[in-house]
Amino acid sequence: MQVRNLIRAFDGQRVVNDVSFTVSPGEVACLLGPSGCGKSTTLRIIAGVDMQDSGSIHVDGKLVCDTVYRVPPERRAIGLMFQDFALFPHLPVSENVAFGLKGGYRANRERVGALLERVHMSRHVDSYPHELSGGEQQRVALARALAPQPRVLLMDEPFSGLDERLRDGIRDDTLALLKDEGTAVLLVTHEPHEAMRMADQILLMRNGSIVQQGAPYNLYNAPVDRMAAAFFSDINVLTGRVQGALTQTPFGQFLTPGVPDGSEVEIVIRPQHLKIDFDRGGHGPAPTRENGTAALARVTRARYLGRESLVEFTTEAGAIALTATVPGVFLPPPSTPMWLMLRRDRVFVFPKN
Ligand SMILES: Nc1ncnc2c1ncn2[C@@H]1O[C@H](COP(=O)(O)OP(=O)(O)OP(=O)(O)O)[C@@H](O)[C@H]1O
Repeated sequence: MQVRNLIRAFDGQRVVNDVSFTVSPGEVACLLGPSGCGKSTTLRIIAGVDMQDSGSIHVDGKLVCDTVYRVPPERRAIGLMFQDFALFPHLPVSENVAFGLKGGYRANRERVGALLERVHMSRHVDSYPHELSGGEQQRVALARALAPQPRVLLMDEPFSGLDERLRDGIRDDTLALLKDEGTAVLLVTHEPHEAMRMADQILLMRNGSIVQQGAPYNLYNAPVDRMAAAFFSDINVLTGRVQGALTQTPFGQFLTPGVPDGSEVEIVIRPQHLKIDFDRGGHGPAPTRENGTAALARVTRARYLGRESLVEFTTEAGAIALTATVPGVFLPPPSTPMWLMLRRDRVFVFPKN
């Protein structure tokens, strides 16, 4: 599916602002962004229940809609699975899954049976929706959406109604089935964890625009700006002023090429990429190429989170507040002096807006 230059405004306000992307068969793309950024509107336009002001959508190279031509929603070969995936309460599972198929369950026993087996729901073929748990209903809804073999499947927060502990298992099962079916999937979510787990490609959306797109690895390890970095984890931010393409900090100098002298930059690092060393009578570790210069800091608070500990510090120079995560149990008392270093290969430097 190719989406090109979609624009949609409400009351003169662009809610979808020049959005373009491609999803290939068998690929899962996640449209990720905070509430209100325009994700659902984009999905609704692709589904055909809303209309763009400009831009076009192609499926398998064929035009589905632009501003003059429009295939009706039911003839788009696009499947839908929305948040409240409502199954038809008066129909058994078999008829729910067969709903989009010509001839109903009677004419499609094989396809329906195969799909139900695939989602581990065969034994519920005659059950009614109210007899199923939320997770089971979700599995049936997935089978129903895939039954007519759509070329594209649109999923809007499909797992948000489920118990947190069930979600990862259902996400993995869903992903396996989607891959087998070879459908192009566009999944809308506001949860970075979900996008990282499901996506081949993440489309990071903010204020109606896609600000970054790529594989989860790229978005996590090469964010385009501070907000993109902050979307995937807590971050530490140091600010500094550029002088001769360098920015001076308590952790040594950082290269900031291309940023004009005198302008401010933000140096961003995730908590797990801070290195901690003990104080040895007022001395810390020697500077290295990998970790730069160590800065003395004091513990302000330490908390145990289960898999890791979260330790907050304030640097002696500049009184910068920083947070580090350390695997396992590490709970130094407040005021403990420690030396902090920033893993240089994990630091992002952005001009300050
Ligand atoms: N029919 C409409 N008329 C006016 N404004 C609308 C309409 N539909 C959506 N909007 C506005 O467009 C913006 C984007 O909404 P949209 O539902 O696409 O965002 P979203 O990213 O999916 O958020 P959420 O996750 O909360 O659904 C919101 O500010 C919303 O109020």
